[in-house]
Amino acid sequence: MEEKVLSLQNLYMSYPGKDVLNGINLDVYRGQIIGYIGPNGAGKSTTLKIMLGLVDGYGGVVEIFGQNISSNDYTYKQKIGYVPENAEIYDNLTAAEYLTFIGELYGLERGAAETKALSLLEEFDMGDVFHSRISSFSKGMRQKVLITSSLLHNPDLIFLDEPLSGLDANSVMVIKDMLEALANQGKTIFYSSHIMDVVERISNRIVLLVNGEIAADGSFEELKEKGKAGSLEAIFNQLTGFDEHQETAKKIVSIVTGET
Ligand SMILES: Nc1ncnc2c1ncn2[C@@H]1O[C@H](COP(=O)(O)OP(=O)(O)OP(=O)(O)O)[C@@H](O)[C@H]1O
Repeated sequence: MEEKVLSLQNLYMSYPGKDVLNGINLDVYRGQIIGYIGPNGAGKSTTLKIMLGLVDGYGGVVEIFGQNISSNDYTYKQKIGYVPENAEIYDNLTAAEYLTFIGELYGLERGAAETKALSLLEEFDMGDVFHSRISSFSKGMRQKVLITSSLLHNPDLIFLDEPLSGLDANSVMVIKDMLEALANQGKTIFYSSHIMDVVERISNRIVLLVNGEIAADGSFEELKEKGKAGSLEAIFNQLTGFDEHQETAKKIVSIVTGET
């Protein structure tokens, strides 16, 4: 029988003057790679932050590994990894200090955390800067540190919010293959991104959020069948009712150049 890892039941969230999530129902099973997509402001990051216990005041039920996350028992967090879209990272620390600290927070022994962090960074071609300050790192290097920090404790459920930002083409290939390999090992991946060709390639299930509601849920093939469009980008345009990109682009250029 399939093992349910995550369950959202009638999830609602509002900020003053704005309903962000309008009743999300979603069951996610072990080994799935969920591509969680939707227009800017649709509520993707909000869903992720609720599941991670970073945002309160929601309505409905969130269960992770069968545990209601509002129960004040935070043990489920030990089995979760998270790569946030915008991360606060301690710039003055070296990669070694930062990653060892994060590893210890997750309960790893100091030496083991440091060894594992170095091994992972070496795979990302960053072994030589292990003892350099994070403030000296490029955007892509910081992103590799973040990805490493989310994996140190061997989590069973991994949330990634636009994880490839700043990564070069070679690193993107490594991460894509790594996510596939992790899912084959039984890890569950919840992947939110705007890079449609990557979502199309790695996800075995795509969930499209529009205005705080699930507008489509299925494999890429199923969505293609439903949308009668070729690529995920075209399906996205179609299901979000957007067909004015050329017109909008022309308007922007005419405003920029001052020609009407
Ligand atoms: N702390 C907050 N206070 C008020 N409104 C918020 C807050 N956080 C998010 N929102 C609003 O909730 C809506 C959904 O935001 P969210 O960040 O979840 O969208 P998203 O789907 O992740 O968008 P993007 O693709 O641009 O990252 C937006 O209208 C945003 O302005």
